Amino acid sequence: MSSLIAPHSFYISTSQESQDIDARTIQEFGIESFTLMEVAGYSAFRDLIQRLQPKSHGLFFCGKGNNAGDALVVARYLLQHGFDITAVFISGTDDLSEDTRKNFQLLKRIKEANSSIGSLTIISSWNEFDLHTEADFVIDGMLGTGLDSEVRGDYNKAITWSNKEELPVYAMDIPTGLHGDTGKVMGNAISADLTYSFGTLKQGLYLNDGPGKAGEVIYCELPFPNHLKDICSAYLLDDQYVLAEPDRSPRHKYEAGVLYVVAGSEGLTGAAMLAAQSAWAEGIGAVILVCPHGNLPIYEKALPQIIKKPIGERDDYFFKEEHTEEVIATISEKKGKVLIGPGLGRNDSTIGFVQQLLETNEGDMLLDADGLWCLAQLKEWNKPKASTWILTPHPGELSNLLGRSIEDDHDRLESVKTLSTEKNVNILSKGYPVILGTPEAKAYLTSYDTRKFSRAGFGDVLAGKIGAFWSRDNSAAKSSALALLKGKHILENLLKADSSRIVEPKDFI
Ligand SMILES: NC(=O)C1=CN([C@@H]2O[C@H](COP(=O)(O)OP(=O)(O)OC[C@H]3O[C@@H](n4cnc5c(N)ncnc54)[C@H](O)[C@@H]3O)[C@@H](O)[C@H]2O)[C@H](O)CC1
Ligand SMILES: [K+]
Repeated sequence: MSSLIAPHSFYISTSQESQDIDARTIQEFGIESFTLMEVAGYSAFRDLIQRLQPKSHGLFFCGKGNNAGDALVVARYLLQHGFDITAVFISGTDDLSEDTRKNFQLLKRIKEANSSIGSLTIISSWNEFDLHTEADFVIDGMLGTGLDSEVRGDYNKAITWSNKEELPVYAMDIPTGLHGDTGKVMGNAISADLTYSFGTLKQGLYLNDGPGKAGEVIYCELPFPNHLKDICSAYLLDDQYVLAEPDRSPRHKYEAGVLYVVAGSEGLTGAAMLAAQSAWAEGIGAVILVCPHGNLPIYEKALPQIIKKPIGERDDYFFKEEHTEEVIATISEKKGKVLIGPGLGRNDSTIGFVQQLLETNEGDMLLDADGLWCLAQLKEWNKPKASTWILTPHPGELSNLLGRSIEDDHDRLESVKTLSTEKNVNILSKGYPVILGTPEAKAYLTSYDTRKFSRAGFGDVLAGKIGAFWSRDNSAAKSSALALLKGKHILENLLKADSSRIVEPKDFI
């Protein structure tokens, strides 16, 4: 199994990781911190100038750390483009960090030397700020990765004021009050319309409250040497690199990929059908539905294109332990991948069947839905050495696999990394974001709104698509990523045509 190779612009870091990269760039490569701040502020300015009304009035909310310095660089460029600048120093101007102090001096000197540019107003504490000040936008340079506790005092007041106003808010690096690692609001957090993330994407922008607070996220490159970023182990999932590798071109029907779908007990046949149809729609050579014999008539009628392999007797409506050998013989007939789980049910004998299959089958397996439930009933489990597994749990199923509850999305990210490494499996953890963990302890996070997919049936469709891409010899990680991005594209197109549309699993087949 090989992980996906993300370009450095998709690297996600914790606050500690970004501070380490920053420090090593300065110490080992002699790029000064003042230069890093200049590049950060300048790249935010380059984007902002395209969005803002020319010569409008900006409120720059500044703390005392380097986050404020970034905002002051932006202020300097906008000032020279005729914008009116009001810089509000929430906790005064006395103990600014060194680079921020330099940028504060520079801003004032530039204004002094040029009378024809925009106006510059300095407010030295929150108390001196007139709450009725009219402005066109807010630049949030209060707190960045240096946030170390719940927001205090006047920061809290400034955040509350900004959140009540209707002004667009542009955040430097991370919205003030959002925890850089967990994405949790630390008491109070500013609601940004857009966040410029400097050097690396900050993990908190994608977890818990992050997506709701950050708005659109724009990555701004800093002159960090690439290899220093390799301490990161999380990445944003994106078409740009996932789609870059071409698919293997198929020659023979069975070379175009074979997927066995072991699924569907009586009353749950819809799940098996969605998974099988979804896989078939991806144009693979064959989808072979392995089903209890009693359910065959249902599938014969509904799934003419799909090959059916009935198991057991005519009056078997669910899988039983005595079916294990027959199923293993069936799924070994042709080289292919196996999807097990959709609509299997939780009959005791079905659990025994799944557990035996998981312990003895040496082939590659994708475990979904009830397949995961059966796995989680085992006290101890490990995949056979030679096989590759993909597990696709929703939060409840992940919690069953871990044997404990999951606190939040940060806990989910850490748990997925640990479990996929310890068990040497790939885990696609459903939720917002979806987190894809690989055995190499890497995690890939989705950046789009996955909440529309949380209705019944979407999991079956997703599993079918992962299985289809996997059956065509893509890696487990790439297959999972391709299936996710396929869903994203279909959703975008449906919403483009009708933004209020309620989407259904069948729309994605
Ligand atoms: N990638 C990089 O490394 C670069 C980062 N830049 C920017 O710098 C900030 C990080 O700056 P830092 O000085 O470390 O921290 P902050 O500006 O976030 O603020 C620290 C400051 O705030 C006080 N503080 C902490 N928590 C609280 C709280 N809960 N309430 C009130 N005050 C608090 C703390 O005591 C410190 O005094 C990064 O995000 C980027 O924006 C560079 O400009 C470019 C390179
Ligand atoms: K900020």
